[in-house]
Amino acid sequence: MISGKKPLVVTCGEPAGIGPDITLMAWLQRKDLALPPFYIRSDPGFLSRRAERMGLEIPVQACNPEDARSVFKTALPVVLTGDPIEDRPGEEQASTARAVLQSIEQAVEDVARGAASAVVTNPINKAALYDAGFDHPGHTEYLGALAETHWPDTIARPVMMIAGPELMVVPVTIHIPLKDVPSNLTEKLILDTARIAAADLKSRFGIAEPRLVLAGLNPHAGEDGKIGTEDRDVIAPAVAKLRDEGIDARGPLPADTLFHPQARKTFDCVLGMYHDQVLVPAKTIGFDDSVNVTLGLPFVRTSPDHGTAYDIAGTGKARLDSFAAALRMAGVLSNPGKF
Ligand SMILES: NC(=O)C1=CN([C@@H]2O[C@H](COP(=O)(O)OP(=O)(O)OC[C@H]3O[C@@H](n4cnc5c(N)ncnc54)[C@H](O)[C@@H]3O)[C@@H](O)[C@H]2O)C=CC1
Ligand SMILES: NCC(=O)COP(=O)(O)O
Repeated sequence: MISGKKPLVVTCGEPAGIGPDITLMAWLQRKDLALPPFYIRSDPGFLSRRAERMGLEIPVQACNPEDARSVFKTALPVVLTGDPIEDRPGEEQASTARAVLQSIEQAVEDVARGAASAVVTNPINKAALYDAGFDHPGHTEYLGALAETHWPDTIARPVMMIAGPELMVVPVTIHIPLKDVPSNLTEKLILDTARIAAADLKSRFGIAEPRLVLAGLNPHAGEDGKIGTEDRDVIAPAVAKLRDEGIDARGPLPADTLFHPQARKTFDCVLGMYHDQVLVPAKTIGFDDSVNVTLGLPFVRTSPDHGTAYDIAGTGKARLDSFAAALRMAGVLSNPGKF
């Protein structure tokens, strides 16, 4: 059990998804799984109804962040945030978008004012939030903007990492259409991303000399410019600069042979040029125990690696492993040396 003083703050996430389910299950299994104390910013009535639907006997208690740590021993602490939420698993409701966003905003504020140690986000339905006017591609980018509001001296450069026991990956471009990847893939973006990955792997994950591999964009990393020029003209010069700075970076290497077990022993983290290039192998190898962690922020944010899973929301079928791993990782990263 983490013995740091402040609890983690968990966001409400999409109410029609499995976020409420895994939060309730995590509280129920907190002792067996040695989970750090947490509270959720959501609607207590909604969480009670979801627990009842799932046949779980869970006391839910409305409280302030300041009381959450002691409440956690006997009840799921819920800090009332946003409008009341109806319990309709699997059914998208436009009316909940405001509460979902307020929960994220206020969770970051809790950390900024010292009431919570780190943010653990539940999955959101990105399309539903876009329809409601949300103009950030996902949490990762939004948290960067919130960080700059609450830590005005910081230039946040949020970097997504999916971290599992067998594979850690970083997508250089994140939530953009595939057709826009080549034009967004600049040397500066690669350098910024790799520098943040190297620095955070060192400072937060305790890897003294992180070994980075950069995947090629094109088949066979472009075959010397004959199958696409980005590998030769953009990625290779970026790798050379990183090496000049003393960062242990290799590439561009053909992506198709990067993820087999022998290859995985030769690096600590792969930087992929687009979302699915690295999230497909990461989720294939470690769907249940990988964590989505945002690097480059002035605070710790983790999340399970999965989405809203509408198809199983409210049924009790959701596996808890990735969320539990996200809670544990947030506890460790935000309380170094506090075990
Ligand atoms: N961090 C976040 O907020 C994320 C949000 N999403 C959002 O989630 C929504 C759905 O995305 P999908 O691509 O369908 O991915 P998904 O992860 O929600 O579901 C994919 C499949 O995996 C299953 N699954 C997911 N988590 C599970 C768990 N814990 N236990 C058992 N089975 C599980 C689902 O039932 C489904 O069959 C989208 O709106 C997307 O924007 C997706 C990924 C991350
Ligand atoms: N597929 C991972 C993902 O989309 C998570 O995005 P974010 O909401 O954490 O930025």
